[in-house]
Amino acid sequence: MEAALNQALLSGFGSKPSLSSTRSCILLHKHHTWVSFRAWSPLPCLKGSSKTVWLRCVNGEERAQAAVLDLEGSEKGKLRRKKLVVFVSGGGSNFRAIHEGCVQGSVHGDIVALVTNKSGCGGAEYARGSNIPVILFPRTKEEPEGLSPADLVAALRELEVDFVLLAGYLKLIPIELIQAYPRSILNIHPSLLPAFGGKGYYGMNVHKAVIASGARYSGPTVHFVDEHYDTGRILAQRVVPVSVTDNAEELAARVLHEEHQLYVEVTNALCEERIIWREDGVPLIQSRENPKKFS
Ligand SMILES: Nc1nc2c(c(=O)[nH]1)N[C@@H](CN(C=O)c1ccc(C(=O)N[C@@H](CCC(=O)O)C(=O)O)cc1)CN2
Ligand SMILES: NCC(=O)N[C@@H]1O[C@H](COP(=O)([O-])[O-])[C@@H](O)[C@H]1O
Repeated sequence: MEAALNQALLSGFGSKPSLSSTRSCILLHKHHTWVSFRAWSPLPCLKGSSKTVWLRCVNGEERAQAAVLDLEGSEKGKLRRKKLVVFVSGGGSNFRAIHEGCVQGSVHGDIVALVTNKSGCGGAEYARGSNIPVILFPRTKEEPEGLSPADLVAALRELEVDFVLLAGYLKLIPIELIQAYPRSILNIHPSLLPAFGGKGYYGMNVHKAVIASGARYSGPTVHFVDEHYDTGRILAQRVVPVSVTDNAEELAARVLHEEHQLYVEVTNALCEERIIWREDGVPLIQSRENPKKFS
């Protein structure tokens, strides 16, 4: 394999890049000739171009997929638009912000369904008005039409959902869904996790707790979802000041404004396949403008 890679490299890039580690993979495609390798690492800029060539494993197998990540240009056009499902329990302003992003082009994806435990909530009303299918989950006394976890997973598979976004959903996501969508479920929480998270910390309860604590800063957190409330890997945060005169409603409004922007940006990064996982398991977002930059 090494010889083939060297040959592909030399023919493709004019000089053999230095490998960052024995685990680093190698190469890339010149004339769509793919080679297999294990991990990925940044490769030096292409000869005479400002682009950086990145390689990464696909689905953890010994297959390599590489692309010249100038998402401004041809690469984004080649990336498949991702299929999204959003879970809400209330007004759905984050859901609306993401939907608007999909329609206006700031999110490289499409919302294929809304999931809610409250069929009459504002998010469900907006979905119906936008011709987005509404799925009830879970099955409860109040919502006897709701799906079981297994039926929900089957419905999302049928819709070919790529990513699941929680946005003000107030029920625990079951292990069946967590296992069906590894590293593919995000949640937005209205505090700087790990502070002010967990069971009981939702909506205004969060902002009241922040103010009562005397914290001088707060802000939204977007994190991957695991089987517990708010303990999944943190992906992105924004900071807002907490005024000593703030009430919970004033703080909530300030945080919510940042949520809308943050969730749209993070969702687009997900759709553009710019989330990468550090060796210690921390997820990072690769910059659109400069693929060498991560946050
Ligand atoms: N498996 C997971 N499920 C969910 C997560 C998660 O991280 N892992 N995040 C929540 C959203 N959330 C915070 O971001 C959250 C929502 C609700 C609660 C909570 O205490 N709920 C109450 C019920 C409230 C109600 O029904 O009105 C409870 O469970 O007693 C905490 C955190 C979404 N799901
Ligand atoms: N712990 C979960 C939680 O509190 N989520 C919060 O519920 C609100 C939903 O607003 P929206 O329905 O207008 O998007 C948002 O502030 C979100 O962070």
